[in-house]
Amino acid sequence: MAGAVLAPLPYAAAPEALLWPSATTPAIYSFSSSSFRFARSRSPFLGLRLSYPIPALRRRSAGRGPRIEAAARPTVLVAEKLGEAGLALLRKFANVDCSYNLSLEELCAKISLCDALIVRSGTKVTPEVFEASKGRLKVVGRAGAGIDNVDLQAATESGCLVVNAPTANTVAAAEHGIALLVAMARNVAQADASMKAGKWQRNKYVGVSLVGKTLAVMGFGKVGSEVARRAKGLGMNVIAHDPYAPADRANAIGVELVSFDEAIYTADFISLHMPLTPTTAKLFNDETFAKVKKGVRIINVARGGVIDEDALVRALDNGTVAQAALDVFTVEPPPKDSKLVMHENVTATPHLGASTVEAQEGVAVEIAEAVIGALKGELAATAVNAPMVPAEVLSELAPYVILAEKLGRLAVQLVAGGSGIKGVKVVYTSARVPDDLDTRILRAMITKGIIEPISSVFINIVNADYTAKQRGLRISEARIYRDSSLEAPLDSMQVHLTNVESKFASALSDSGDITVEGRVKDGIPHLTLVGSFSVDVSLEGNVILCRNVDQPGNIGQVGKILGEQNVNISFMSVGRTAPRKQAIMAIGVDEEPDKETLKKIGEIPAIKEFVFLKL
Ligand SMILES: NC(=O)C1=CN([C@@H]2O[C@H](COP(=O)(O)OP(=O)(O)OC[C@H]3O[C@@H](n4cnc5c(N)ncnc54)[C@H](O)[C@@H]3O)[C@@H](O)[C@H]2O)C=CC1
Ligand SMILES: O=C(O)C(=O)COP(=O)(O)O
Repeated sequence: MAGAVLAPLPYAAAPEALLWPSATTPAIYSFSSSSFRFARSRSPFLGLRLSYPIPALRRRSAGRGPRIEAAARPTVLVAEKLGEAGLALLRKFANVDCSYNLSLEELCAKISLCDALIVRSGTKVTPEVFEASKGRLKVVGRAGAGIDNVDLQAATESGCLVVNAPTANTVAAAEHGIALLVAMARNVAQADASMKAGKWQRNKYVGVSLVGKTLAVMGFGKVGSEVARRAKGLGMNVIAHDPYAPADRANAIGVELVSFDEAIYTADFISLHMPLTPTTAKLFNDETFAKVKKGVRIINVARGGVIDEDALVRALDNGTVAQAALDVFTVEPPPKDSKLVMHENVTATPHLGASTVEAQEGVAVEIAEAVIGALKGELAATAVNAPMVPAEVLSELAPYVILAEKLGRLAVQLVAGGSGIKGVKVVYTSARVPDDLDTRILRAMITKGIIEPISSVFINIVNADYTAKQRGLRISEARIYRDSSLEAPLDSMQVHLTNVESKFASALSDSGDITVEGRVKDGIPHLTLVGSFSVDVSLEGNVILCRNVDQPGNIGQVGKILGEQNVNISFMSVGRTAPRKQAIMAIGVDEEPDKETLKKIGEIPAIKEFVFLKL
């Protein structure tokens, strides 16, 4: 008999594992027999509310283990000033710690006690912060648009979702851009300072007119297009440069999209509205300033880092740039003796673009809702480092998401020790066209099911693809069209582990892959194929798979052994090749049989091999 008892996986895919855990420290379980290690530091937050759509699963889970949701009132650290309306929303749901002006050390010291962190532009969320969180931090909320102060790579690697509030401050930023444009052109700030110094300098502060002048909007996104619209109202000729902006959006407001060089050659005013990225960093430098129209005026309400500030000082000194109006700086706050800020042709504001009463309330509510939703397990519409999946798609996919994880878990438990998994092929059978079936979440869950039981990494929708790649796991997907009901998104889902050996030889299909297939029936995930054997067992609790000679009495013998140990059988299904030949028995059990019981099953003469699988 070639039986195998696999290490139990204590939290495997039980519905409550999708809720909040009470523990905050990772629990590592080691199993001597298989050296499987399964670490689970927290709920496998997916950005998905998975625990509720299937009432049957929820009912069953209630008595099976500690319910972890009750203990879970998450902690949200608000590290920068946030509007009251947002704080009120957060307090209804979480413990809210408002601690401002934290140093990196102080932030790192606090973060391991926090489930979410909310910042504005003043806090750098660096890899050290994610490391210090020890896996507890599940969501970083950026109460604003720019996310250059959050290390997205580090967030993704640690499975932490990053959400922002991209729309509530758009108009405020655009209005500030226009305020700076007009104030700069008419020397408002300088003239005001001069008057406050007791002077009356009418000749010194002669300005320039805006009407008929060309404004180049660099970055034609939300803020840039609002600036363009307003500048048109001032009678300016507006052009824009944005390699990714659709021409029809520009045409709609009478703006011509041009190349970078054309924009900077022809503009009298240049207004910056692109994000700070590796590509845009120091985009405006000595070389760029050498190409601009002499006497150009520059407004920056985007990010200081887009301009090489030393080069700008040189360009201001030699008159290439007549004036600059800056709301943002490479280092904020800039040094007190900053040549740029002190330059007489520079109008400066301390990053006030988003600072209106209205925008701050709007941003606070937008980010509070996004963070609460993410903590509840919903996919955030403003996720920055995870796929965005509409709520209706999520709710429809919910049982398939559970199925996907369980198939992954089953498949990996069928692998013989020592044979590393390299290739995973997932085959979806569906009546839907690819555009109507988003499989990213399913792929993430299969990855989770495969990787988590054999490693200490925590996988969710944020880091699934990244982690698979890191581990050299190639996951390919294929679709088979089946002309059936369009109502269900999927008929079946097959997971194939290619080029591996199995400790349960019957799990190998004709192609030599470990193959498991599942379907959703009445909202419940079922295992419907193992290797080449059709079975039908509901994927709840645990499963024993036996290959035996198809003869009378096998079911009774197994049932008797389990019954004697008070192990309840929830389902039983037999798949066979032909009467009285080989058959596979799939037995669903609520409890976990002890080793002795499993040994007795293996000793039944008709049973050729068996495996116990924990879901
Ligand atoms: N000063 C302040 O308080 C505020 C500053 N901001 C800054 O403004 C930026 C833009 O904000 P939104 O318009 O809301 O973002 P957005 O994402 O709607 O627009 C950014 C646009 O820049 C374009 N872009 C990217 N790379 C480019 C390049 N190399 N050259 C030209 N265009 C490029 C994109 O295609 C996109 O259309 C934010 O990233 C943020 O840094 C936003 C709000 C307030
Ligand atoms: O939303 C943005 O990108 C901003 O720059 C606003 O920054 P703040 O939230 O005011 O620190």
